[in-house]
Amino acid sequence: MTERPAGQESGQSRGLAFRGEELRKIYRTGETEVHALRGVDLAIPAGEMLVLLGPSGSGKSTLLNIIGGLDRATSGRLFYGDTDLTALDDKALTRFRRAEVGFIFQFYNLIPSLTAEENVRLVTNIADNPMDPAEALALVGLAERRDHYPAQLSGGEQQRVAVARAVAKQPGVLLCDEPTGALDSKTGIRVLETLARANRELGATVVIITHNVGIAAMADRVFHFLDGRIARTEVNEHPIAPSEISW
Ligand SMILES: Nc1ncnc2c1ncn2[C@@H]1O[C@H](COP(=O)(O)OP(=O)(O)OP(=O)(O)O)[C@@H](O)[C@H]1O
Repeated sequence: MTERPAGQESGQSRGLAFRGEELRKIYRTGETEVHALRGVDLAIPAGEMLVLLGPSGSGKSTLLNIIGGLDRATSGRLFYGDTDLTALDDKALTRFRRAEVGFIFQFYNLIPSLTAEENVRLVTNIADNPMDPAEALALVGLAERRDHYPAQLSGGEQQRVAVARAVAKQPGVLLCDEPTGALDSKTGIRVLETLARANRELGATVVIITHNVGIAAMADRVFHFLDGRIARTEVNEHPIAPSEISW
């Protein structure tokens, strides 16, 4: 891996999915202020697989929520391609999120009364340029299970349905917060394989938060968070396949 100072890239400004400057986030609750991001500069090249590592409370989820348009920075600027996300009003930010961002969380958040395919269809029904739900389920290896309900699927299979649901609208970015946190190594690796496939075959930029350091070896790039900052960026010249990860 090559080390670069945090956020410093090689002069590249085109081909970036995200560019952030001096991003700060302060949560205020009554008298208490929490400085969750303390001036983050970042550049995330389009089409890359990025892993965010760092101790609990270091700001990873806060950043993920901001780049996904679920929340706003307190100050600083954030661009998605040429679009200044920090300048968008709430309606436009929601449009960005709907069109461009697929989210995957630790707990799969499927609707229990709907089949796998119906869960995916919820998204494709309102997307501009969706895949066929069956195609999305095939991408995650669950074509045969389309008529099954979440309760009839294992945790790993439910997470793969959640990946199918996220990729089915063909988003530019997939943002994953602890996607394998509830899974054992074998099923976790299958979920990571579906993310790698979405990255490779659909060209989606994929960002994964994890506490599992082994997963960083499949990334093109790793941001190491510490105390609300990106303390270090690693560029991995030779990412490995998920099946080779030591869990
Ligand atoms: N809604 C909120 N209100 C107040 N403080 C918050 C809120 N969300 C997060 N924080 C605080 O901001 C800091 C950063 O939290 P964040 O969830 O981004 O960290 P993280 O690196 O993702 O941690 P973890 O690995 O445990 O998920 C923490 O101190 C957290 O308690």
